[in-house]
Amino acid sequence: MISIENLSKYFKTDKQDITAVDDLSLTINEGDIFGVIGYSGAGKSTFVRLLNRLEEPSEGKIVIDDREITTLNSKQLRVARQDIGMIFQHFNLLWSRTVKDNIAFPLEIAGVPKKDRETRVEELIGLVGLTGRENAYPSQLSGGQKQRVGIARALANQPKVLLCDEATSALDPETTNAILDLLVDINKKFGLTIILITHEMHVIRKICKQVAVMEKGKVVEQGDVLELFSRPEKPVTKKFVEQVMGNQQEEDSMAQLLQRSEEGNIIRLHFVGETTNQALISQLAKRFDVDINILQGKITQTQGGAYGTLYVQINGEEEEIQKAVSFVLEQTSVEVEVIRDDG
Ligand SMILES: Nc1ncnc2c1ncn2[C@@H]1O[C@H](COP(=O)(O)OP(=O)(O)OP(=O)(O)O)[C@@H](O)[C@H]1O
Repeated sequence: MISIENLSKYFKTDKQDITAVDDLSLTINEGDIFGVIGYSGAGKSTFVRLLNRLEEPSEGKIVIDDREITTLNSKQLRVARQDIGMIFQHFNLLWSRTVKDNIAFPLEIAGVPKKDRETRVEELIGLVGLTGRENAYPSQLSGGQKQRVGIARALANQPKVLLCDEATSALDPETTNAILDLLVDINKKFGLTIILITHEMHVIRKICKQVAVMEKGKVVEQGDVLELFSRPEKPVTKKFVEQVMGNQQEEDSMAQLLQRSEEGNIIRLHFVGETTNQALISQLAKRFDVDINILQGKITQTQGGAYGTLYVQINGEEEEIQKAVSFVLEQTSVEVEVIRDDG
């Protein structure tokens, strides 16, 4: 769907030359929610703005849906941009226009007749959950509602791609979650390809399947979100994973853990993309004659399923424990490691 080859952007200022995006190549599949994560100054905003040429590339090639964006003249670019919606951290709404007139704006520019515009605006208002607020002005809306207007406006011309530039960074955690849920919903409903840039790993965790980590204008690591959680290689990626999973070293060491619970079997359950969604611990306790005590752990949900580790103490007859462990191995994708076998 999107192919980016050797993309670079240089800025010249009085004091210095800056390479904001440095020879970046990426492929993004149709219907993906693709995350780009990096710290401030990594070049994320510049990168995403190059995709619709809000920023002119210095070098490189961008192809979106078989159309080479980088060679279009300004008239062709205006048409191509109707297929590329964008939402922003600070919403970029027109303050003198109501919700409905903000959403109608791109339709006016595209020359959609008034009657069709009204029908489409109504549809969009329902889609983003703003029914009843049609005639409000942006100043009368909460941050979450403003971003809903931004999303509706971005979707007005039925784009194939949606670019999200730190779209939830100005929102509180609860509103962030609601907006991310809306993006997932739209992605599923319309098969829209979403590229989302952020400095927050929990945003990536919650909605992306694929992620690229940016540092100093380059993609330093890239892949499936679950894989990156499991095997982060670069220090910057490890730090982002810690944002969600915490710092392993800060948790009790295995020696302390074993010391604290002096007897009993201890097993480690490692979840990588477990999607069966069963209440694993209570299932074990119900199906087998065992007692389970959770010692330590952290599990988080990703688009690819649950990720994380639980250390549990499991007590009972040896045979029952064996059956419980076999159940986990055979019926789920959770990995089991026996840390201490007391049998
Ligand atoms: N118009 C510009 N003129 C000069 N330098 C720029 C311009 N836009 C961006 N830069 C520089 O390019 C680099 C990358 O900036 P960019 O905004 O893309 O990073 P970012 O990862 O999005 O960070 P942030 O989240 O803080 O915006 C920075 O060093 C920035 O100062």
